[in-house]
Amino acid sequence: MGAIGGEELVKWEKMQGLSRGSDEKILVLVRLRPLSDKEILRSEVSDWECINETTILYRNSLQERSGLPSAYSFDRVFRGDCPTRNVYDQGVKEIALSVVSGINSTIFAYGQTSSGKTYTMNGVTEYTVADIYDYIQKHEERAFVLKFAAMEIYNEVVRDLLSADTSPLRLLDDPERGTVIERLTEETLRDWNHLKELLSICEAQRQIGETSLNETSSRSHQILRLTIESSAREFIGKDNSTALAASVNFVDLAGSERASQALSVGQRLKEGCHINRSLLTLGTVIRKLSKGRQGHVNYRDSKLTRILQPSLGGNARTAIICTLSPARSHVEQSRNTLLFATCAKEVSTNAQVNVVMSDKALVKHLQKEVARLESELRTPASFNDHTAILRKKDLQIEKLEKEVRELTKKLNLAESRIEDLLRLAGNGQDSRGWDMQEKEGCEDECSVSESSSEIDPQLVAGGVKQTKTTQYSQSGREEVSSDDESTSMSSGSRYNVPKVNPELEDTGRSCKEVRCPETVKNGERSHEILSNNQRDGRNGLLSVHWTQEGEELSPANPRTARGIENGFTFVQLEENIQRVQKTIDSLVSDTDEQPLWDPPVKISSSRNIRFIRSRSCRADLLHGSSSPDFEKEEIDGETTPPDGQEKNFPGRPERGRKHWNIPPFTFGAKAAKLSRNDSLSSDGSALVDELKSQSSSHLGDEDIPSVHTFVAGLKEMAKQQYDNKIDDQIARANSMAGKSPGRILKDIGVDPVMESSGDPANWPMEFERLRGLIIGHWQTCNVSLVHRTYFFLLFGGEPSDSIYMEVELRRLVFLEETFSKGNPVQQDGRRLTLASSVKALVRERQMLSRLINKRLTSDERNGTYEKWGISLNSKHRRLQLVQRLWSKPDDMDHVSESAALVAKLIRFSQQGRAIKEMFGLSFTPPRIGRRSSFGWKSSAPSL
Ligand SMILES: Nc1ncnc2c1ncn2[C@@H]1O[C@H](COP(=O)(O)OP(=O)(O)OP(=O)(O)O)[C@@H](O)[C@H]1O
Repeated sequence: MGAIGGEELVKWEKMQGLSRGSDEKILVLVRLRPLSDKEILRSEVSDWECINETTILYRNSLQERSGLPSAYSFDRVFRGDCPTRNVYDQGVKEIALSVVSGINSTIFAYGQTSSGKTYTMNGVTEYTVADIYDYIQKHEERAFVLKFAAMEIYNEVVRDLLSADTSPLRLLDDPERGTVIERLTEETLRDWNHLKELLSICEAQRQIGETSLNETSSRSHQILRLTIESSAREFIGKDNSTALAASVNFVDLAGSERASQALSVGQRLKEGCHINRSLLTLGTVIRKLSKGRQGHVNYRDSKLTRILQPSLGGNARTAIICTLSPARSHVEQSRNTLLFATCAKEVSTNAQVNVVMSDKALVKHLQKEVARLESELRTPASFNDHTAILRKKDLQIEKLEKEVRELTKKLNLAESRIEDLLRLAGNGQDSRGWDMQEKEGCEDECSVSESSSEIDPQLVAGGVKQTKTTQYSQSGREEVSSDDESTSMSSGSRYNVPKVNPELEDTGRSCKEVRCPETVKNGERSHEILSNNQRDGRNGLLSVHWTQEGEELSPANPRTARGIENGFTFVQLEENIQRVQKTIDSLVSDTDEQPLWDPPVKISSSRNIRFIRSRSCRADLLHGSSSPDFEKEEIDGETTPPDGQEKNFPGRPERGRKHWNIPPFTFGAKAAKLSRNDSLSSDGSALVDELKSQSSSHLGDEDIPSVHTFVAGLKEMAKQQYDNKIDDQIARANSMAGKSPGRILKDIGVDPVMESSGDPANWPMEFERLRGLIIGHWQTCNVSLVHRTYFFLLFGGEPSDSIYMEVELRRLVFLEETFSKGNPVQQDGRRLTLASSVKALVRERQMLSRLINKRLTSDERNGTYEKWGISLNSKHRRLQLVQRLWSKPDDMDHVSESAALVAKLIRFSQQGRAIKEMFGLSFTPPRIGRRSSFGWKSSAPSL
């Protein structure tokens, strides 16, 4: 049978309709014995008298005057002539017989030597056992098993009274059963006679020594333990059978008198010390317990209290019979006994029904319990709530992501069309000087008004100092012309168009009217642009607007102008996307503080979307990648491309602003296809399309940021760096030349690129140095391996790489410094720490490991493992491999191979300069003195 306890027991009790025991005070009885023959012979007088059933009185008049109490009250007191039967029946019977109900009980006999403890306990034990057998006989519906064990504690050694082996028994601590006595014999009783036999063995075994007070004095503490298990016969052998099991202890303590009083010497003195140690501890425990259960109770200080711990304030009903000698000569001991009894009656115990289950029942019960706990674990209330919240947020995220996708699609489409239209209209011209204002009103078709350009003499003389604007009506008729008067537009249907740079302008040409009928096919629009001069590459000043399905679209320079599509301006579209993205981010960050690189599906898609937009690109480029300046300012105004010619360009940020809100490098816009074969945007479109398809497949696949995302972010940061340099140099040059701050950079002729790249002859060495530093910082800052790969493969040492190297290094130094101080880096409202970057890197490696199977054939995989020194027989080869990637920053061969492998896994085809050109990553070589020679190439329309 297995025992159950604690909460299980309580539950079982409830199931069975049993109640847990409540606190109950120890029953304390006092029994006087009659004067013994010896005492009578000594003419001893009896000073004690039981004046009623509960009070015992000391009658000696001399003692009364001493101030000591004369009356003591207990649960029951028994006169000297009271037979043990009465003591049993009227005192301890109820408690002793609790055992048949599954409740532990203990009957103590406490008192000085020769006070009648053994005399009393023998009777009580006999009557109890008799009653138990009587009970068994009367309850045939239950099957009982009686087991008997007996031990004595002599000189603090526990001995088995039913065994001839006198070696000490060890006390063991069992978590469920408490203190157990190792190897203690437990006899199953056959019948009453069997018990009598065993009792006689105990009596014979018990250490008896002769003292001056008691010729048959018990020198040890004796504990007889009768254990009764009972179960209903009808359930025996069945799976659900349970049993009650309890023990009753009959404890005959050794004499409580002091050793000196027993006139002990030698062996007896030693016994006395041990006896007193056990009794002293018992007294201490009782005293402590009588004051409540606060604080430590020193049960473990003696064997006696350890074994009887459950009976002293624990799971047992307890009765103490204090035996007194009535003789005046023993009054001191009698008072001590009464003092002990007084304390004992304040002690409470908490007995409960002890249930044991058959092994089968226990297994069944435990299985049920396990199932219940498992189901709680699966669906605890709080977990349910959390899951519901997550599910709700997932739905929200999905919805918002869809919204972002739609908005982005619209924006990209509009941008690409505008750009294509502008290119077509102004083929061969730099359109960066265009500033078209938002057009109001609707048109059913795209029209480019015939217009004429007017050249400002100043432009011819010294570049663009001022822009001259000409306003055009839809009919193409020039209505107003004024210097830099964008505000002079009188009607919503007009655009202000600044005059273009004469170096790029084919002066004096006029634009013929261009009509752009638009058709909608299968949800995708295509348009033809009919222009007389489109093949001439001539650029005129033009006014373009079109509508789709009755809604106005407006061409615009994607960086500066506003367009309208489906009721949204481009700015509104941008804002909408950012708003939705913010919401997604907040949803994601609410539930998951994962860094930007983490790949879970739900989050990945939102991250992918973020890559599309410029600011996010910059932020996502690396973990916490931006410069400190970037984090400090939010710019939301008009933007100006840094072509070096537009000091007074409308929308130019004021000096001191560190960066602009640059519209994104949008792949869709860049790669937009026109129906014309000779469209500028068709140049290199195969490569772009390939990359685009690679990107999109990545996004849906493993959350790999596309190379264009990477580039967009990089360019933004580079541009910021570039702008800062320009501002600094303007300030320096102005100060050196004593010119007014109002003068423009072009007047000064400073080329910022030269400063960043230094002496071109030294550049190869400088490049190696910078690259080494960058690779080292990547390692320290746990930078994404994909980022490292893109960067490493894209920037191979051309002079035009200098600005990117510088930007990257600056960013990494900042990141490393911040991390080293234990500070987080804020980006996109997220907190990036060194720890989160480590986690992100781990996840990225896991993502790459998954790609190994997808992207490499079996042969390739095996070849790669061998190349990277991974045994083909070893386990977790993929993880081993990704763990090694980019792990040796000082080994350039390793770095190159890492980059090549990562590139293969993410399907990034390195196409060298072609890619850089396509993405506008190249600066033109710096030529000092030529104002138009520096800056971003025209292949970088986003900048
Ligand atoms: N209530 C009683 N009526 C008659 N005789 C008694 C009574 N109590 C004790 N006696 C007798 O007193 C003597 C001592 O009793 P007992 O041996 O039970 O004392 P004890 O307290 O167990 O002593 P010890 O601690 O030394 O073992 C015995 O001879 C016993 O028969």
